Amino acid sequence: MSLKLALVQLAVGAQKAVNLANARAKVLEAAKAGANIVVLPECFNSPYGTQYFAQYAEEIDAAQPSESLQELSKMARDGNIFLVGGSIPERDSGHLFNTCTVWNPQGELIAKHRKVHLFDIDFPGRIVFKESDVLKPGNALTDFATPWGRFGVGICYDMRFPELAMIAARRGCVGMIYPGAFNMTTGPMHWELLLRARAMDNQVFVAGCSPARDTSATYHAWGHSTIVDPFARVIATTEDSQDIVYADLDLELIKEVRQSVPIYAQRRFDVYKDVAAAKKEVS
Ligand SMILES: NC(=O)CC(=O)C(=O)O
Repeated sequence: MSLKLALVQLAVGAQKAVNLANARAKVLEAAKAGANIVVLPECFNSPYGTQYFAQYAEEIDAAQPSESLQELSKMARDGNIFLVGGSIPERDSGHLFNTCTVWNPQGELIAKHRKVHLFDIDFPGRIVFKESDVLKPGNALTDFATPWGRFGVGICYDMRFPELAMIAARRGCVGMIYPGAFNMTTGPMHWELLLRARAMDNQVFVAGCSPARDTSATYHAWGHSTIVDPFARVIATTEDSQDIVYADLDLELIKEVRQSVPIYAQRRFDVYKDVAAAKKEVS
C-alpha cells in the first residue's frame, strides 16, 4: 500500500484566523495532490515565542473543541487524510504546554503529544530561548496508528533526545514525525543532521516540518522541512519559503536496510542497558 506524506511549510503570522485559513488551504491542496498523511509545523496558529503562548493558547477538549481544534478536525475530514496538526500553545488547569494533536480522516482526535523536552538554549550573542519560563513539559511518549503502520510524534527539541525515537521504533513505529521550528543558529548546524541521525539510529522514516521563515517576526525559522528514508537519505526537502514537501514512502525499505545492517539483532543491551544510570557521571 503506497503512502504519500506531505509537510506543509506554512507561513505563520500574528493573526490566528489568517493562520488557520492558510493552513486549511495548504492542507487541502496537499490532500488534493494525493497525500495520505499531512503535517503542519510547530506553533502553526501563532508566532513562535514565549511572549505569545498565553495569548494564543487554547484548551484541548475533544468534547468542546476550541477554534483551532475545530479547524484541524474539519481539515482532516474534508481532506480525508491523517493530519498531524503541528503544535499549538495549550492551556490546561492554569498551565501552558506546546502540544501536537493528531486527527484521523473522520476528523477524530486520535493522539495528543505535549513537548517533552522544553527548548531552553543560550548561544551568547546569537539566541537565547527559554520555553520553561512559561511552559510545562509533557510527560509521555506518543504514537498513532495508520493503515500503513504506527508513527511516533515529537516536537522540535524532542528530536535531540534519541531515546524517544528509539522507543517508538522498538515498539514498531515505521516513522517519526517532528513538527519543529529550528532557527538561523541551530538550523544550519543541526536540523538535517538530527533528522538523518534519528533515521539512521532506528532505520525508520523521519520527517521534520517547519514554519516558513518570516524575517519580520521575532523568531526566524530555518525552514527546510525535510523527509528522510530509513537509509538516512534525504528524499524530499525545500528552502525557507512557504511550500509543501511531498514524498512517497516505500515501507519495504525498512526491511531492506534492517537486512543489510541488522542492528536490531546486534544491539547489546546486556552491555549498556542502564543508560539512565550513566547520567550520574555527567556534571
Ligand atoms: N525550537 C525548538 O524546540 C528546538 C530548536 O530550535 C533546536 O533544538 O535547535
